[in-house]
Amino acid sequence: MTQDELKQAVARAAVDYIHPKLDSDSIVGVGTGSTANYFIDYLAEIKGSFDGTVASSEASAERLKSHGIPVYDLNAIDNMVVYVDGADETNPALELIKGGGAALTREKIVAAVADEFVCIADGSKWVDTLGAFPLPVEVIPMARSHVARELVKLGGDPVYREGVVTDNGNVILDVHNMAITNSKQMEKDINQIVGVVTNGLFAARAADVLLIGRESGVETVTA
Ligand SMILES: O=C[C@H](O)[C@H](O)[C@H](O)COP(=O)(O)O
Repeated sequence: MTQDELKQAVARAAVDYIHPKLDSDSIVGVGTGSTANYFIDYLAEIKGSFDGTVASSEASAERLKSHGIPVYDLNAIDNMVVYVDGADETNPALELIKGGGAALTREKIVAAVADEFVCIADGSKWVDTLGAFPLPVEVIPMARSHVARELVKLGGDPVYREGVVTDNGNVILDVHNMAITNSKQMEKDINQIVGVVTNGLFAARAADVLLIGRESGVETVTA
């Protein structure tokens, strides 16, 4: 199977997984990226089974709307049964690196609100130790150089993602060669740097369930 077919398989499995949990009042949180895009397309097939969605990016909101799926402002809803999103890396504790598509901050906010976080990923995203994928950090533009210097002090090699502006109007630094030995502590330490909006480590709020696509089929992993 191609990587794309594995993404489609986990996206389909996510719709099957959440469908029994939904009723006419349910709000579904929807992530961002190529795997989440497949999820949106399959979610459209059951759009009568829930109330609407909250999207973690403008791009996902547009795709949801193109299918006629309602998209709500997060401030207009008071509960969310589930959030479904992809990842750039996942470890066996279901801690993630996210933000390859620059949507990390809104993703982290929506994940924080959801009762359950379902991560969908093809098998290439599975690692024993996080950090081979450069860690994205969203930064207020005027603080870019300061944050980069502080990230070097923490042991990383930050690289400015040229030409990318997030949905929040900020920039991204991708931190290479960061040894992520204590993910929860590192998530906090990076977020303490003045000028950082958030970083792409999802350790404090890891996924609850991982649907991972392998040649042998979709495997369900819980932490
Ligand atoms: O900012 C983007 C998100 O964190 C994505 O969930 C992540 O980059 C995975 O994307 P994809 O499903 O395209 O591999």
